[in-house]
Amino acid sequence: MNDVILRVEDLTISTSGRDDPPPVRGVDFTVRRGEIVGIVGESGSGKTLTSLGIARLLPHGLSLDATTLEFDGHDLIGGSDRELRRLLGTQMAMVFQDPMSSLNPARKIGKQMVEAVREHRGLSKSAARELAVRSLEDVYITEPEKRLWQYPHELSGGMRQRVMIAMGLMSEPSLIVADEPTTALDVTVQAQVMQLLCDLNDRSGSAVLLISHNISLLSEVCDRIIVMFRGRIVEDLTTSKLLAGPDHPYTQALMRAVPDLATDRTKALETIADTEFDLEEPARA
Ligand SMILES: Nc1ncnc2c1ncn2[C@@H]1O[C@H](COP(=O)(O)OP(=O)(O)OP(=O)(O)O)[C@@H](O)[C@H]1O
Repeated sequence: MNDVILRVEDLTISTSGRDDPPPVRGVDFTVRRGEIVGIVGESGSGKTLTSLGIARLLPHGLSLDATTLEFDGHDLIGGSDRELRRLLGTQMAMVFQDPMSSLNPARKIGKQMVEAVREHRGLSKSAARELAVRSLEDVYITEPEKRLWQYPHELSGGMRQRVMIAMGLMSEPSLIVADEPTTALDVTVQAQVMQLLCDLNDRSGSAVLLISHNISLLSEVCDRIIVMFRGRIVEDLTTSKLLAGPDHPYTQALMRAVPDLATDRTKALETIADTEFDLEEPARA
């Protein structure tokens, strides 16, 4: 079996404005089976577009080009749309920053979970409902039976985020892509959601691609960290190398600016953005 679950080579995402530099340029990386990989960078560095590009979910007006975009041996560029949707619905789960934008506010949690899994796995209604309860238990949601009858607004932000993760996991994906899954949550719940992703990685062997502003949070859970700056990868390194001292000055600056979770993260990172770095020769692992 191929050890690599996701292979990205020379990924560029462009806007229609001809003079603008592409917001993502020449990005190369791989994720191995079962690995937890972080993508870190300040706001606007291209993290979200990279993750949306991988799932071929780019907003209108943006185009994608890559030498290779391969998921579990399948070509995500040349393959049929149908095959692409099937893979993304079953084998790759996306968890976004704001669960309210992904959950339908007008439909009960149970209905949404059951429909998603029936569509992708062809289960009967009762089997899908049982699986929904088990998946909610897996993400430590109390009284799962009761939650199925509730609407998204009746749950806390942390619970909604865990429901999103549970929905993603129902299809037993080989890769979970989680974009700032904890940003909207308070510090204690952030830690719980991160721990949950690690537990699930341990239990199911799903690889995780975790996107965050916070290099400190990523260094607690990731095997490897990819550092993006202005649409490019400036460093791709193991967490132990990161903790021992990264090579690239931008990564060093990110480490120095590690925010205390209780302080103002944005302010700390804006200071780095003003610093000049030579990006013509990105340091690679
Ligand atoms: N739909 C779009 N059309 C044109 N440009 C876009 C679009 N979406 C994002 N961009 C631009 O692409 C760049 C990268 O955006 P992206 O959302 O990937 O950054 P990010 O690193 O995820 O930031 P954040 O951490 O704030 O979410 C930004 O400069 C942004 O303005």
